[in-house]
Amino acid sequence: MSKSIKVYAPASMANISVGFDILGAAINPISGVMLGDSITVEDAAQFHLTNKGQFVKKLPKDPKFNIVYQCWQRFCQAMGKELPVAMTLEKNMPIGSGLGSSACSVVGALVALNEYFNKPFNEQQMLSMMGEMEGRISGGIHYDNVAPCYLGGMQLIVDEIGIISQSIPHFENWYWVMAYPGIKVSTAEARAILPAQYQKQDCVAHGRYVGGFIHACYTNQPQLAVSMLQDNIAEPYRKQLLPNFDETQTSVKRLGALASGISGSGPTIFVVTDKLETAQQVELWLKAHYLQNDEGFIHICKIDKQGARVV
Ligand SMILES: Nc1ncnc2c1ncn2[C@@H]1O[C@H](COP(=O)(O)OP(=O)(O)OP(=O)(O)O)[C@@H](O)[C@H]1O
Ligand SMILES: N[C@@H](CCO)C(=O)O
Repeated sequence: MSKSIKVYAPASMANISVGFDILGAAINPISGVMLGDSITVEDAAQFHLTNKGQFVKKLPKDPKFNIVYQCWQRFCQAMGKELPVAMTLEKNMPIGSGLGSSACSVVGALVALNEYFNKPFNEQQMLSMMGEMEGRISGGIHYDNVAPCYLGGMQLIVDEIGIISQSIPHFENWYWVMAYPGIKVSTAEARAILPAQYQKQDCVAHGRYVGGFIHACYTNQPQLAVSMLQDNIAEPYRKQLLPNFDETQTSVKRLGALASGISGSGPTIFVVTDKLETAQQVELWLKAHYLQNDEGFIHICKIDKQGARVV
């Protein structure tokens, strides 16, 4: 009997303002829209990759530069033999969006291959391969998209004693309004514009924000958590890449938002609220003022607890 495995890998927001490269969460639109890529692996006499989906035209022209092809190669290398399978990528995530588009393809491809071959690799081995593949195209290894996309929930990257990432609690009643304006920001370029070194007082403040946020999550103090959602590492340098970022932050705050910031390396922004009504008002404002073209979109999301899954 022929075998076929399809995996859905969800969008994610990296950094969440306070945790540059070390914090990220998978997201799930409350509308039921599946915001992510899907990958199918099936029997074949020789390797073949088919691409489809809304953003298929934005993929590299040369199929060998498609990260899904490179994941297959890496998986074969880890298995020690060439594996003849047919893969199909449904590219539903815009590239260079700040929503972990490349992570969706990396995680979807590796999970689908691992499932198809009856799980030869464990969670840490898989995460390690995912980080390596993400690093190839984004200008440096960072796990804050691949870990939440793979494992779900809010993930803290610890990367010590053989543990890459662990889940931390989040505020279940928070809504995350995600607005992608429809323009592209390259992660590699957005990383290159950051300073190589930071002032001592900035390092101290950063430690306070990230430590305070994690503490507030564990002790269920939403007000403290909101006050800690500050980014003094990337936002001051990257906000020039986003349309009217300062004005947008001020306006959503006036509408009752608790906090807002850049999702990943942008240009998507996230806005946090604990009321659906506020989320809907923010959505309307962003639709009118933040979206730049027809490719832009907004979703009111919750944190996705499941991560990548067979569908
Ligand atoms: N299947 C794929 N999906 C997405 N990007 C791919 C894929 N294959 C190759 N690429 C290339 O990888 C690069 C991804 O760029 P980048 O990291 O800026 O996007 P991103 O993953 O959407 O960013 P972010 O993580 O901020 O959401 C692009 O150069 C793109 O052409
Ligand atoms: N932490 C990474 C995420 C990229 O999506 C960055 O901000 O560069």
